[in-house]
Amino acid sequence: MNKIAVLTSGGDAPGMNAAIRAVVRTALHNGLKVMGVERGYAGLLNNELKPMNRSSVSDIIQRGGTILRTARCLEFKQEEYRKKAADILKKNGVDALVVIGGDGSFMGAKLLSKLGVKTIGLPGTIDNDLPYTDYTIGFDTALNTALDAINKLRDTSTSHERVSVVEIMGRNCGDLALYASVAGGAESVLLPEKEYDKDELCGLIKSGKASGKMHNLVLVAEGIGGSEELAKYIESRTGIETRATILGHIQRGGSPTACDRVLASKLGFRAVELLLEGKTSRVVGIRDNKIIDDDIDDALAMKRKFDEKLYEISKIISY
Ligand SMILES: Nc1ncnc2c1ncn2[C@@H]1O[C@H](COP(=O)(O)OP(=O)(O)O)[C@@H](O)[C@H]1O
Ligand SMILES: O=P(O)(O)OC[C@H]1O[C@](O)(COP(=O)(O)O)[C@@H](O)[C@@H]1O
Ligand SMILES: [Mg+2]
Repeated sequence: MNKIAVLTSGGDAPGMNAAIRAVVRTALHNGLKVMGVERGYAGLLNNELKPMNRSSVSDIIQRGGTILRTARCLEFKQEEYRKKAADILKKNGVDALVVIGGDGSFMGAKLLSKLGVKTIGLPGTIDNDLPYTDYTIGFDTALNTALDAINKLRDTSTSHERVSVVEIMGRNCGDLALYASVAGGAESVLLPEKEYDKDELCGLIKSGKASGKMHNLVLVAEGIGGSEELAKYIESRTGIETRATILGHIQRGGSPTACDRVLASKLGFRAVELLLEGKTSRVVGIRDNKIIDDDIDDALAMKRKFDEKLYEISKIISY
């Protein structure tokens, strides 16, 4: 192992920069050369590689987004393009590729590893939708951003005695919405993992109002969607003014929290350690507060376990 490359791919996540920094500095510390690939797999296919040194990653640990930039690259789903990418890495003398991204990026990394490219994956996504790790880099920051918005919406919801429907990102995973509902004291949360009944929800809102509730926060995971329609439905059924807010991409930005920075630093360090130990086609993560690594095939084949207990807690303590 002489030279490695690192890229960020898919939706950006706060803490990706901290992860890049950890990978670059750990590699340099161990005498490896490092190349940064710009714009994820799209940039790789375009030969957008540049050498990185210690100062390339200075002053970035506190920054959201990714200094390497990121992209969604549909061509990468086709083998001919992945072969081209493998070729480009070879021509640049790169011995291994560190991919920082979500489930889609990991699928790309897995298929690239089948072509003989040594790969290590670092979970970077706000969605927390990778089953092999308890948390992904970016989740905690996005959660705190959503929480900040929820606190503000609660103020106006209380002042106007309205219902506030808040849509939270997460693609098909309800974790961001579920955690935000517990942390934000929301009255209800609708998740793709759970069936729900709109009329039961309206009944709860009405009984909440009757018992003196001044506000009502209904969180809706992106995987359920339809917040505007739901707000209209609630208003028509309960007679209580209702507004919908889709938090959107605001949840992807901002300075990473301490949790995300520390996680990213530990995972970036471990990724390089694994390569130095001669291990590849692996993904790193955190389980039961310990840094772990799994075979990339096994990790992607795992089924997500929904946190039933947290859901139960959210339901019981919200009214
Ligand atoms: N099935 C796949 N095969 C190969 N590459 C994939 C696959 N799915 C996703 N990718 C690559 O990973 C990129 C990021 O995936 P995406 O799902 O958009 O984000 P994330 O990695 O954050 O989940 C895609 O744009 C594509 O380049
Ligand atoms: O940025 P885009 O392309 O609008 O995509 C939005 C999607 O990206 C995310 O913010 C992050 O998802 P990924 O990490 O899978 O890229 C999802 O929560 C959301 O569904
Ligand atoms: Mg994803």
